[in-house]
Amino acid sequence: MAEQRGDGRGAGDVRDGGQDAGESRRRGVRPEEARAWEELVTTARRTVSDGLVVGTSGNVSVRVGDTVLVTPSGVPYDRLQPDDVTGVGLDGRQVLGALVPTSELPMHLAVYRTTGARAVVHTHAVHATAVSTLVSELPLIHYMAAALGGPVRVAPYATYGTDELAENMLHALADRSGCLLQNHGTVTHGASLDQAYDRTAQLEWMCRLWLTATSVPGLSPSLLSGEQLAQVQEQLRGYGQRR
Ligand SMILES: C[C@H](O)[C@@H](O)[C@@H](O)C(=O)COP(=O)(O)O
Repeated sequence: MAEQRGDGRGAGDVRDGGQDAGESRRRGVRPEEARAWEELVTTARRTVSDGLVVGTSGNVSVRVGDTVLVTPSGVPYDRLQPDDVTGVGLDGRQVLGALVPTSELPMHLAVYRTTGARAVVHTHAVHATAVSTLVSELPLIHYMAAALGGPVRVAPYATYGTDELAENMLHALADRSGCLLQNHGTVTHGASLDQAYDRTAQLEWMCRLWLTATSVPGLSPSLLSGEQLAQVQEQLRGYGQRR
């Protein structure tokens, strides 16, 4: 029996047997979802081309209304086409597409259910993942931690794709827009795919900086205070171009 979206429209080829596959996949995809899917695929490909993930590691999502578009599980990003739109509701039920959604759906949905985020990026960035095995919080090596809401915490390890991992991540994320996952990788969120992606890149850069600074034998880096960070947090509100 074909499942219907809340608006009564069919939502993809899972519901439309016997049709041309591309045509039926497109059915039920709204124009804003099609545009968001394009941006999502571009962002996912950037994570690979910028060296933040290898192969099919990592995943990306973007929220359009009450639908969350997500990368499908185990599909190389360079193979993703417009017809591959994969979407779930906030309850995790698939409403668009036929491909199996990312195995990290619990993490993505946990962020959308508890924050106003519009996009989530998960990577296995190498410096960030290395740091996740060494500390429970990234020391304040640089003031750009302010851009993530404060010192970046490390969520205790749990098996990938589990509710336990999602719960650990939520605790680590409290008041932050990014965290590390112990022996696993990074999660960041933002008001847009670009913002979530930029936060991942900043986080990976800060982890690389800390590893570099702590690798000099006999010396240890100076660290910033909470007060210094708070000052930057305030100043960053006016950073960039006025709109
Ligand atoms: C086994 C996966 O790599 C897992 O580690 C997950 O965290 C991941 O990054 C990619 O999983 P999906 O392809 O299911 O998104």
